[in-house]
Amino acid sequence: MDIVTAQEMYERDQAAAEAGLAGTMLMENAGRAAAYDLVKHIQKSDRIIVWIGAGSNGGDGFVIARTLLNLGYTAEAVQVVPDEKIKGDAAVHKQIFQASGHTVKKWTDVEDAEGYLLRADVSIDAMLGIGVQGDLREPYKQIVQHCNEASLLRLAVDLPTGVPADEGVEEFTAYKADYTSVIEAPKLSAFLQHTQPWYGQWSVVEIGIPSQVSPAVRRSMWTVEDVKRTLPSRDDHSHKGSHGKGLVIGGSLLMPGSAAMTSRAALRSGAGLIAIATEEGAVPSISPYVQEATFVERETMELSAYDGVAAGMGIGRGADARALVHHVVTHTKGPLLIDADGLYVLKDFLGKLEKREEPTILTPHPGEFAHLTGRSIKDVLLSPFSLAEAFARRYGVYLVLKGPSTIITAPDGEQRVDVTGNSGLAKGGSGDALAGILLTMLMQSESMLDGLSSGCVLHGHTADRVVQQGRSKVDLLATDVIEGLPGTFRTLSSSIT
Ligand SMILES: NC(=O)C1=CN([C@@H]2O[C@H](COP(=O)(O)OP(=O)(O)OC[C@H]3O[C@@H](n4cnc5c(N)ncnc54)[C@H](OP(=O)(O)O)[C@@H]3O)[C@@H](O)[C@H]2O)[C@@H](O)CC1
Ligand SMILES: [K+]
Repeated sequence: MDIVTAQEMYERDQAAAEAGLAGTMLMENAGRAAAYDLVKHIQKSDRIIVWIGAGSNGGDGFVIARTLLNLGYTAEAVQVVPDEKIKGDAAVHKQIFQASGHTVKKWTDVEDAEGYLLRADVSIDAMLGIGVQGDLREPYKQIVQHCNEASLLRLAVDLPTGVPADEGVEEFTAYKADYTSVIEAPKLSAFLQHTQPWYGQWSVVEIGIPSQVSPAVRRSMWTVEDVKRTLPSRDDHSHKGSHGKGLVIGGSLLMPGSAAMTSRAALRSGAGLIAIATEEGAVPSISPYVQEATFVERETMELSAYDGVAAGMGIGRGADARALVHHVVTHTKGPLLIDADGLYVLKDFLGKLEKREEPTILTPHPGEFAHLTGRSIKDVLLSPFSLAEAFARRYGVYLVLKGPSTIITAPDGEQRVDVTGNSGLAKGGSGDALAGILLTMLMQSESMLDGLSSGCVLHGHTADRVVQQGRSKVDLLATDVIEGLPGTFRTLSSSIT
């Protein structure tokens, strides 16, 4: 499913119009689709207010109010702006609403806002959508404040009024939705840490824009269904060499667990062979946890003898770690993933990545990405899509920017978003497990972007499954996720089990 900016959404509407789907038709489709989606959250006995704003989002509101009334719900349409503000397609649907025998109420007629809202059970926000610019003006602002304070169910259409569709906007006042019915495609703000909570839960309603006419967007969600569709199959006649021979360069005396978890996660994800290059003193702590792995010495490791290399987890941030990662970056010929401490020390010679011919994969969390880019964490969280794209293009890398919405960017700028996983993953060790899964995926997948995206979903989806099956978000450990992988593979593909 594509993820769009406001501009890309307008281009999509425009393309539909050129294909003959008039704006009023799309509005009818949008309003009806949203109404049928929203009623899943509404009881027949509920009293509903539909707030209608000045633009096309308001136009959707007239269709929604008419549809709800047709279905026998108790709904009032409240226009929050003067009549002359209702124009174009929205005016057509206001006319149809009135011709259907319904009355449009005005917000200015409401004398006692608090008393009025007390009588309602459900509020549907069809005030503003992707057209919002700058902070909310009146009367939107006070209506939003009243709604946010009232104890009612807050539903929204396309996006909650006041929430910007795009990234980069820090300050705004907005309607705090419990649920949002998103029109046609999710907007960037549905995935940003500071805007996503305003949506509440959300899902997308399709409004009939033919995909053939939609301008291509190189940004989409990657889900469990996509993983099922693209997961490499396991041939019955395969041998251990067929599934990838990987090298994990990580761990140290004080941090042996990281290399152990990465290696075990790689093996649990289907890697054929895993070798570990770690500090000699760490071997006794690591080997009992991954008996299947072999060990090699860092001084003599053959970097080009592997189908994939993952480096950096638990190596520390000193001069030795820096020299190690420099050596790895300049001598590894195959695909190379760098994580954790490796990213920290990489900062000084990022330019070396541009010279690599085989794929390089960097897997930072926002703090590590801020360090790599010299930006603040706040900047990274405000504009992760554009910063990730610029970085991936500049250094020619695949960038896995981790978070509640993980953004996977290819060197050509194509982006995927994985929203699986839960707060139980916000813990030491999660990144190590993910790095191991990704190491296997990068060795086995025909498309690097598909493989990395699937690796992220495998990790997050497994965390979700393990929590559903008895662990909680409080006690979930990275090792639980690794040991949950077999269950995930079992549910994903019959060709595997
Ligand atoms: N064919 C289509 O396009 C389809 C579109 N669809 C729907 O339309 C929505 C997009 O419609 P849109 O472009 O009319 O924008 P929308 O969000 O309704 O707001 C526009 C109004 O906002 C006002 N305004 C702006 N900023 C403000 C502020 N800070 N504070 C106060 N007011 C502010 C601005 O007023 P002005 O500044 O002009 O006075 C203008 O009147 C989209 O989200 C989807 O729901 C679907 O029906 C499918 C077909
Ligand atoms: K809205």
